[in-house]
This record gives sequence, structure tokens and C-alpha cells, in this order.
Amino acid sequence: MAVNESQLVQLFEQVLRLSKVDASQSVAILKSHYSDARTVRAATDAALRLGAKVYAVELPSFNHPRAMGNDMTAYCGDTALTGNPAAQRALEAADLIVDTMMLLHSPEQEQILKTGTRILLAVEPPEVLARMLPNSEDKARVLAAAAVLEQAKLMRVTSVAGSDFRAPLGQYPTVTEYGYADEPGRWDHWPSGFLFTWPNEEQAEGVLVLDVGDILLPFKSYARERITLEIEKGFVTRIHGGFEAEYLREYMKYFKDPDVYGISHIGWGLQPRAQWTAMGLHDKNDGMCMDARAFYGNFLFSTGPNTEVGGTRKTPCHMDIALRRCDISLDGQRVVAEGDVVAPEASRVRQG
Ligand SMILES: O=c1ccc(O)c[nH]1
Ligand SMILES: [Fe+2]
Repeated sequence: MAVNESQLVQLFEQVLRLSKVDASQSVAILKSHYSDARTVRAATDAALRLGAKVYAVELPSFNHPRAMGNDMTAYCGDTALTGNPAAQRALEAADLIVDTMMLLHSPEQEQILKTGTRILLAVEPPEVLARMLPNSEDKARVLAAAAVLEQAKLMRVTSVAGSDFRAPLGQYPTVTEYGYADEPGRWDHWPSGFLFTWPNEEQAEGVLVLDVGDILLPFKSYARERITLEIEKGFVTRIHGGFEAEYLREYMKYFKDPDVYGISHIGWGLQPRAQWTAMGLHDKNDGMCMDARAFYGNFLFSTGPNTEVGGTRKTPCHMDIALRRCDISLDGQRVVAEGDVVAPEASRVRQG
């Protein structure tokens, strides 16, 4: 199906209104040649209709000669903005940046946010944006879960497949994504609806067994066989299984950087409009597959960069791995049981 221009403008008006855009605001549309033109036009029109002062910052795209694939999360850290202080100043002047080219996991993004500028990332296809249009209930549910996560000292993840992963917490903040950037200095991503934190450095340990159907990004693949990750002192030390384990090992080895095995963000999905099945209906280049990161009740595990929270690992290799049917407990209290959200009650979607 395809969203028409008029609908897309209305969707952006709704999300920019939730992002506190009004006649008092300046909005920068950040783009490059690979941005979705429909998204750029709709974001511009919507911001103008809300009375904001709108301008565009177009950056020549950046390609790293060792990057593989078109998914912007496959090679993190350096972006088209890296080493361009004039463009960064132009962006920091805005109240809100609609990012259609992706600054995520870059030090520049953190520098911009520190000035109080808000950033809303929007790089998924318009049809995915439409299906996961955010609302204030999403925000309430994600914040309810965040209130529990930010107090937690230990996250434990187990599963029937054999996972038993423990991550001491507290060194890093809890990050929420509910789909709109409504607070000064906030980064958010439309679409989303999940939350995460990072394990205390060098303390995560145990085993994660990726079961059949679990999702590996940026490969955009559903695992067809089990892959076992052994984690010691905050790093993945062994990856074993069959062909898919070999593929993951070879891919990560390619970067020749020990930091790629560090644990990045860990959390769980709270977006009922995100679907585990959606990735199978899209081409790999359609977007970054936020359905996988946000689907309700997933355990989202990731490896690589932790610059987003002031960590020192600026490695370009970032794996986002979404597991189904896990139990996630915080200090012994389950928040997810076999892939269904069980607590806190205010974070649950009323089934029915
Ligand atoms: O929304 C996102 C997207 C990618 C990622 O790695 C984290 N959050
Ligand atoms: Fe990630």
C-alpha cells in the first residue's frame, strides 16, 4: 500500500505537534541525497502549517570505504556531519531537527542535543511511519517502564532456548523512545516505542541463545537455526552454532576492532503496532526495520558503540538483535514473561 502526500503531511503535523512545534519554533530539515523525498516534503509542509520557521540543511552523503550494505545502522559513528562545524552550528540553531539522513550513534548528535536542540529521526518508509504513528499513550507506557528500569540494579534474561544473561545496571541512564521529541535536548525516533539502558562496563555475563525466528539487524534476517553468544565481562567472547553463527562471526571479525564485541543497549519492546512479521514484507533497503526493535515484548540486545551515553566505544559495527519469547527480570521482578509484557501494569497494552 502507499501513503499519499496529503496523508503524510497530516501524519507529520500530528507528530510535530506532539514534538511541541508551533509558531515560536524553528525547524531544520536535515537531509542528504538518499533521504526519502516524500518524507522531506511532508515534514517541511507540516512544520510550515504549524507556523514554525523552517529551513533545510542538505549534506553531501558520507561513505566509508569499508562500510557494507545501505542500512545506516550498519556503519555507525562517522556521518555526513563529521568534521563540518559550520553545518553543525546551523543545526544547533534550530529548536527541532527532523533528521531524514541519520546522525544516530554519532558524537555530533550528542553535541547538538547538549545545546538543547531536539532531534526527531524519521528514515523509515512513509507506510511504516503511518502504521506506527505515535501517541501520548505510547509515551505513558514507555515512561512507566522506564521508571522501573532506571531504579534497577540487575537485568536478567532467560529463555526456553537456553539464554541466561545477567547485566548489572546503574552506571548508565535509561533511554526511552516513544516517537516524538517533546523535551529540550531530547532525541527520539519515529517510529519506535521501546526503552533500554547499557550494562555496567565489563560486568555483563552469561549466554544468549538466539532461537529460530529471532532477528539480526542490519542483516535483516530471521535466524533459521540457533546461534549461541557467550558473554564474559561485558564482551561477546564466543559465537557458535552453524552457518549463521559463522556468518555473524565473519561479519564482526571484518571490522578488526575488539570493541565490536562490547555490549551496547539492552531493553525491551512496547510497541503493539510494530510486528515481528513486518521485516519479511520489506526489501533490505526499505529502511532500518524498526518493527524488529520495537515489537511488543521483545528483548532487544545490541553490540558495539556506547558513545550515546558517554562511553568510549565508538566502533562502527552495531548489531541490533531482537529475541522473542524471553523472560526479562529486573532485580528479580519480571517485566516480560516468555515475550509478553507483564509489568509494570501501566506499561502493558490492554489486550482485547
Ligand atoms: O531507534 C533506534 C534505532 C537504532 C538503534 O540502534 C537504536 N534506536
Ligand atoms: Fe541499536
